[in-house]
Amino acid sequence: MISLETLLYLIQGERVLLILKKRGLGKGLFNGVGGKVKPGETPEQAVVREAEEEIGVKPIQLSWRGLLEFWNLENGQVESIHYVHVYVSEKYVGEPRESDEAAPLWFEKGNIPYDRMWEDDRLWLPVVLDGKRVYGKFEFEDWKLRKWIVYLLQQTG
Ligand SMILES: Nc1ncnc2c1[nH]c(=O)n2[C@H]1C[C@H](O)[C@@H](COP(=O)(O)OP(=O)(O)OP(=O)(O)O)O1
Repeated sequence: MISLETLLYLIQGERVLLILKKRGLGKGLFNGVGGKVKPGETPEQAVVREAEEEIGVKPIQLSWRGLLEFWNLENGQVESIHYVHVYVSEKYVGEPRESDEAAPLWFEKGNIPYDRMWEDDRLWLPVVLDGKRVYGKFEFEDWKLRKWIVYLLQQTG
């Protein structure tokens, strides 16, 4: 399975909004808002829809912060590949609220709960929260991170 997905981090000053995922892939972990891009959607449209579904807010200004590849292997075979566009937003409409998918919680940028997140997050999220753009490729074998590369992308404007 190859899927196109999104991740969004809402920012308020020195705080970032994470969700505690209540179901599906990554259940029990903190993450950004996001999910799969549906047929006919752009990644931007998908991430706005996911924010409305998961926490009831509508981002009104998105800043693209990078592309991540997650390769999941089981017993040496590639089971799934996820291409994930990453965004941050400092402007949105609505107040974050809990849904059946996610419980939102604000964290100080210097106090992100990396021990309760995907193993790769500590390798690239600090860069994104520092205002930069990244490309990363992460290979998981039986859900453990085995190999990775992370590049800083050049700022073009
Ligand atoms: N390592 C890894 N593999 C796969 N996916 C991820 C990671 N790290 C991550 O942060 N993610 C992200 C990418 C996506 O935002 C989500 C997965 O989305 P998912 O819950 O499968 O998508 P939805 O569209 O919300 O799910 P369903 O509606 O199909 O239940 O994890």
